[in-house]
Amino acid sequence: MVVQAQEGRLTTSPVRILVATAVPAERDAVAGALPEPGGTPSPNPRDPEVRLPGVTLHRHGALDLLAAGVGPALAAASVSAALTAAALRGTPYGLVVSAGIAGGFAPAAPVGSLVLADEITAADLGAETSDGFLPVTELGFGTVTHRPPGSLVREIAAVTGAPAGTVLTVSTVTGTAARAAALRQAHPRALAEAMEGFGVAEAAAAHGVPVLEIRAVSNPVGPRDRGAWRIGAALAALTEAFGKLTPVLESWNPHDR
Ligand SMILES: O=C(O)c1cccc(C(=O)CC[C@H]2O[C@@H](n3cnc4c(=O)[nH]cnc43)[C@H](O)[C@@H]2O)c1
Repeated sequence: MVVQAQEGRLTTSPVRILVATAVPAERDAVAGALPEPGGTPSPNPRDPEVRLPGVTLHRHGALDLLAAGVGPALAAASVSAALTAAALRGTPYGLVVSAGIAGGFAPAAPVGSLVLADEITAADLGAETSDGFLPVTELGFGTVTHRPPGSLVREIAAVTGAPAGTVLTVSTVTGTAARAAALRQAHPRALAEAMEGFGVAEAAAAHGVPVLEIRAVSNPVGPRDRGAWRIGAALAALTEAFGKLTPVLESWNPHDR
């Protein structure tokens, strides 16, 4: 909710929210918890879809859903296109949410559970050296972690029951016990790994928009075992989570960081 002064009066308008998933199945799982497509504000309030370069927005009330692609680079490019288009239309987003399925670190994040990021961290952005991995920040560049607004993380953790911790972004899905152990050692607060959160967060940060990441666990992080995937259960958990957290997102005041 945004409070504005208009003609001497205080008015409120809902914050516009962009939810970026990787693939259409995740986007549709989020949509399953929302009102029918459409809603305002929109250039054409009856138009439930808006085509942008490379991506299509699906509008559901205050939430616009975007299947932004797999991996941090495509997710960043797609979210950046949506943020720029909204800003140019004069209806900027007030919050970006990265949502989808993820690998969970046992025992904190079992398959079918939900996790919430209080830190969104790029786990493999840096340089390998004979003394180990150096994050890009130690090479003198950029950032490797974005932090969602604490008030929002606390409220969403309370309504969903999801634990809050670090959600890692990787460009390569972990497939061995050794890599899982190395990630765990480097990031003791890690609950899950996925492939888009950091890219979404970089795009949001470039526009000065806060970011959130919420993930439903489809598989354990560890030795590759496609038989252990439970994508249906994770998508169902995502729908259930958005049923609970959407009212919190819609009433969130961006000044409460
Ligand atoms: O082929 C494999 O062994 C394999 C294992 C896990 C995930 C994949 C994917 O291609 C899914 C990538 C997609 O889903 C998210 N995701 C889900 N689980 C994980 C994971 O364990 N590690 C990283 N990403 C995961 C991710 O955000 C992508 O959108 C293949």
